[in-house]
Formats: sequence, C-alpha cells, structure tokens
Amino acid sequence: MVNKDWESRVAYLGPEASFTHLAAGTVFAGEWLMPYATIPECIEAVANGEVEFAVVPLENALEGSVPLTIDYLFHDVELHVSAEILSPIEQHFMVHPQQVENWQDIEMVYSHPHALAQCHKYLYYRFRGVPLEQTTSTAAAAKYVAENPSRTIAAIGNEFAAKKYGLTIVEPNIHDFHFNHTRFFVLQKKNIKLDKKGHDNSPKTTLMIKLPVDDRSGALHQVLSVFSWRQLNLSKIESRPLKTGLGNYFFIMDVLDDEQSVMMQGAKEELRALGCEVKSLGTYFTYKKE
Ligand SMILES: O=C(O)C(=O)C[C@]1(C(=O)O)C=C[C@@H](O)C=C1
Repeated sequence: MVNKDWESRVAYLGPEASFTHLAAGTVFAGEWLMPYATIPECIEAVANGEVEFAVVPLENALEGSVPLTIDYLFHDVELHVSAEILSPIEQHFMVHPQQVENWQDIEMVYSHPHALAQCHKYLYYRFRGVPLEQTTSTAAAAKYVAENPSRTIAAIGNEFAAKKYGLTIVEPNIHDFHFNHTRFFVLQKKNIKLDKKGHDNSPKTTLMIKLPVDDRSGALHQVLSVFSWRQLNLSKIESRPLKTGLGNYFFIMDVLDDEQSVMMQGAKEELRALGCEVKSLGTYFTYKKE
C-alpha cells in the first residue's frame, strides 16, 4: 500500500494532454502531475528524488516496444514498476482553426514517431510526399501547431490535445488498425505495488535476464523451462541488444505471478544458479483507462 498522507509528485511525458498525461490521470487523479519533455527526464526525475512516481510509455499494440524506456530501465537506473496502465489510443488529424480551409494542402505533419507510425497507411495514401516531423510527444506537436497559426501544418494526437491547444480535428480516427492500445509503466524507487481502486488484482512481474556469459547452446531453452515446469505463465518475452557487441542481448520477460510467491522465488534462484543475471523490476497490478 502506498502511504497517501501527502500529495505525490508524478512526472509524465508532457506537455499537458499527451497520451501519457491522460494515462497518469487515471491512476493519479488529484495528485501533482508534472510534465517533463522526454522519457529519460521523467525517469531521471524519479531516480534522483524530484518526484515519487514517473509515468512513461512502454509498449504499443501496433508499434511494439518503446526501446528508450526499456533500455533506460536496464542500463541506467535502479527503479521498480509499481503499476501498469493500459490505454486505448485514438489518433486524430488536427490543424489550427485558421488553416481549416487548407487542410487538404498541408505542408508538414508533426507528431511523436509512434503516432506517425500508427497512422502510416493513412499518411501514405492521403499525404504521400508530405514531410513528417518528429516531436517528443503528440501533445508537443499540437502545441507547436497552435503556436504557428500562419503555417499550413498539422498535428496528430488525441482530442484532449486538440481542445487544450485550440486546434480543430479535421479527420478523426486515422490510426491504421482499430485495436490501438498503449501500455504505460508507473515507476518508483521503492519496490511496492500501487494498490489503489480499479486494478485487476492479477499480479505481474517484469524480469530482465542476461544469459550466462559462456554462450552455451540451449541457454534460452533452460531459462524458459525454469518457468515452464513451475507453470509460471509468461505474457511477454522480448530481446534487446546489450550494446556490448553484435549478437549480445538481454531478455525482458513478464511473468503472471507475484515475485514473492514460492514458485517465483525458486525460479529466480534457479536462474541465478544457471549463471543468469536477473534484474527484477518488481510486481505490479494492471489499471485500465476507459
Ligand atoms: O506522444 C504522446 O502523447 C505520448 O504519450 C507518447 C506515446 C508513445 O510513446 O507511444 C504514447 C501513446 C501513443 O502510442 C503515442 C505516443
């Protein structure tokens, strides 16, 4: 349980009305939400004690992982996941009200790289050849378009960003696939599950595993059998480069159990006995944004 005698400071990938801001609001309504410009700045803010929590994007159903978040958590900081938030994502095409007449002749489209990728087909068929400009978030794109009313430019983002920055949505729901969801991590220094109203009551643990250095054949198979014979269900496995040489990876695994269970304790012990390095990000519950 989190002690809630004080108001928590919560960093999020801003500015206001980013998808991360909306996700953070579902779990931290009424708390002190503080926008930061980039994912590393959010993570550093919690690591050096400026804030108690940080909310950052981790994975999108269409585009896959946000490598910056995963790599930062593995290489740069010792933090824990205290919750995950799943949020539906709807991308809209928006312009400054002064440019509504010209929106078909847009000269540049601004958004976060994940959002641009989620709308790749739409942009290809509708605005082929129009330059795409990456921003630190969809809300940053909306803010930029709002600050440049004389330019024939557009942003891709959510309806709250359109409202917040006074833009007009000229084409709603332009994401290429209907099932567009993003998973966000709530990070904290302490290894404590966030136990607020509205979670799913199913603990999940994220482990980051480095295989033994001897590079023996079957090492990954051995790791997987540690979970398999204990009937520990994995909901995700992914590899990321260790950044030490080609072919060197670590694995991120999400296990559907509490780190404190007998089976999980045994699994971690056995992994270490096999020569693996195991970094646990802790156990957390899932919160869903409607
Ligand atoms: O740009 C935003 O609004 C964000 O919160 C970032 C982010 C991401 O990193 O994937 C979050 C959700 C959407 O998938 C698009 C962008």
